[in-house]
Amino acid sequence: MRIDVFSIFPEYLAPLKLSLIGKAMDAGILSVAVHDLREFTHDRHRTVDDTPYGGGAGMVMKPEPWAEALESVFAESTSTDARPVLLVPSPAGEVFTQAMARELATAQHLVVACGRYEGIDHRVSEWSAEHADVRFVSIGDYVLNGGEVAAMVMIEAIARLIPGTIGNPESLTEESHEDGLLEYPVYTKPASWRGHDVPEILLSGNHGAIARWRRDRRLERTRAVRPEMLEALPAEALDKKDRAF
Ligand SMILES: N#Cc1ccccc1Cn1ccc2ccc(-c3cc(N)[nH]n3)cc21
Repeated sequence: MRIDVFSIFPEYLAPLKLSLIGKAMDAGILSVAVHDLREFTHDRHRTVDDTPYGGGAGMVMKPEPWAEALESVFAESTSTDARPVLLVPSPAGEVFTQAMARELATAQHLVVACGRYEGIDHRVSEWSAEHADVRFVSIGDYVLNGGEVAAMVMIEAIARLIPGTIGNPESLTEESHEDGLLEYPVYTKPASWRGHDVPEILLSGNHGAIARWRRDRRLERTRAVRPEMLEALPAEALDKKDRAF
């Protein structure tokens, strides 16, 4: 997978080079390029914003720098490849979910447009739709100052699902949101710590009983913290014992 990120603060995306994403890049599983939008301006002040038509507070990002920036990478998605996916972080987008991360992890080329100010001139997304599949994406019901943090969140959630990125693919199967339930509590050594003991069952070696205990904890936690997730599960996903929670 290739990911191109555009921002007026490219250094915001520097942490992507760390940890798993960095390893995936080194292994050639993933390429992430971060581009400075101001490289696509031509005036002395490298202007990327202007006042909004219709009035109102703040500034809006000009369309031309974005179009020149995006077409510099759209063109590299050769005609034989699938169209790139353009992700536009926005408070007005569809909410990013694990299911969306799974879907996007199958894309060949992701382009992320990190806006600032009051957003990007809407015509950029209209123009982009001729060249890419455009998705406005929100990472939650709160307002950020720009798209960079949202881009980091989405790239990490997507990249870790690319085969070969995460060390142990099994650890992906029982994660929160992966199968509709929150994950179970985890413990490690020492078995007794500051008066708090690891649940006995986890020391028993009885793998069947441990699996049941973990399932029960997932149901209990989901019921307590995110009951709507349980309601959304298909009937066949819960067996008789599960319904006790
Ligand atoms: N647009 C806009 C906008 C509109 C109103 C107020 C502030 C902003 C700032 N902003 C500029 C770019 C941009 C990108 C993503 C978010 C964003 C995503 C989530 N989930 N929250 N906020 C905000 C962004």
